[in-house]
Amino acid sequence: MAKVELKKLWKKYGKVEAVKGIDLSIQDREFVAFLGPSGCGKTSTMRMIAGLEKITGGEIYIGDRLVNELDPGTRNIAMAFESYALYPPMTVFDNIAFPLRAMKYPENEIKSRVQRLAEILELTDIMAKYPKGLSGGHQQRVSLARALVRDADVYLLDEPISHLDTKMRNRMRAELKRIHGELGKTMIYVTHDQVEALAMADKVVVMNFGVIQQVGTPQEIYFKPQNLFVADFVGEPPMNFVDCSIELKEKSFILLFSGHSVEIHDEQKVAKLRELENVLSKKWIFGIRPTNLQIFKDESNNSSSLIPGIIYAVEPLGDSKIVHVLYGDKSLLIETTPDFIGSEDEKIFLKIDSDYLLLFDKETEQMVL
Ligand SMILES: Nc1ncnc2c1ncn2[C@@H]1O[C@H](COP(=O)(O)OP(=O)(O)OP(=O)(O)O)[C@@H](O)[C@H]1O
Repeated sequence: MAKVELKKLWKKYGKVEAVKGIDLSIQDREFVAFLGPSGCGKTSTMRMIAGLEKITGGEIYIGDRLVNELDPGTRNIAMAFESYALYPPMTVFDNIAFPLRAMKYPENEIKSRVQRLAEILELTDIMAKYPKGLSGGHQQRVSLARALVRDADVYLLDEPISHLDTKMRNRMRAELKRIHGELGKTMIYVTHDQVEALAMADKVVVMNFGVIQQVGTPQEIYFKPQNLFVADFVGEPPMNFVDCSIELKEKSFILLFSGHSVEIHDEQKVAKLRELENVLSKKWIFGIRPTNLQIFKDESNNSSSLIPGIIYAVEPLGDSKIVHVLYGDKSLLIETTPDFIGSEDEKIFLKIDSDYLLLFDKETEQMVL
């Protein structure tokens, strides 16, 4: 059993508060990704779990053991960090074999384990080479193999594939997911790449400024972001945000912005809005993903809810197009199918699919619908 539990965990470097009292429960065998922008405290948290960084306050449990004062070597963890820290005088084989030799594994088992990982991580051709002449991508995969080769209660992987090219990174995402399934062990993975986090993890922990913003499944993080930060950070192209106010219209509500309006039809959303205080006087922001906006060339069929706009730019991305549309002094991103045809400065009309609209309290930045 290797649950990992963080209780009121703090890290200060002098006056810099890198991690501000976070609480988190990671279940045995879970694949958890820490996701957030540079400097949000992901690596500090990871290094405290590893025992490489002293804790300023709080508690870390691995399994049932309080590990605050334990050395890294006695925590039964395996680590791979962004900086490879390979042993220069050893070949790739010996680097990967190192933790097994230190634990006195029999040589035939060392050989089979190292070879198996070398095959998965595509390192078989370089097993006799030394780290010095290897590319960053190769070195990183050797470092990853060295972490995965041994048995540990918890695997800590900090940006372990960040130096690989896109194609190899995509492949390694799938391999890591499979390796996690086979090992059946707890894995904690640090990344600033949302695609990596969403694609691999059972549970994503979004951090910013040393604080956990949301913990959830990839689906929850994407479709139900709890606040503006998460909504903005997750999703590519990013979500559109629009300042608005709310008015009552007979039995439903309408969102008003820059002289336009969108009606909330969904009964559950309407019911929830009715329960909130000061709905009509508060300031709101609605969020809508670029895929949930549609472009029309004329307004004849949809007159009531269309927003007139002007195409600013069109970016063909192969399987989709990103269209930048101006309305008044604001702009919106729309993701269309690749067959969309539009030109700069062309007048168009936008339709917002209100079923996919998220509503945030502008003051608290929390999602309310
Ligand atoms: N050894 C250190 N001394 C002083 N400040 C530090 C140290 N390590 C980290 N910090 C600061 O702590 C904060 C959190 O850093 P941390 O490396 O944990 O964030 P991160 O989310 O992992 O960022 P990155 O993805 O860039 O590594 C940052 O403001 C960073 O500058």
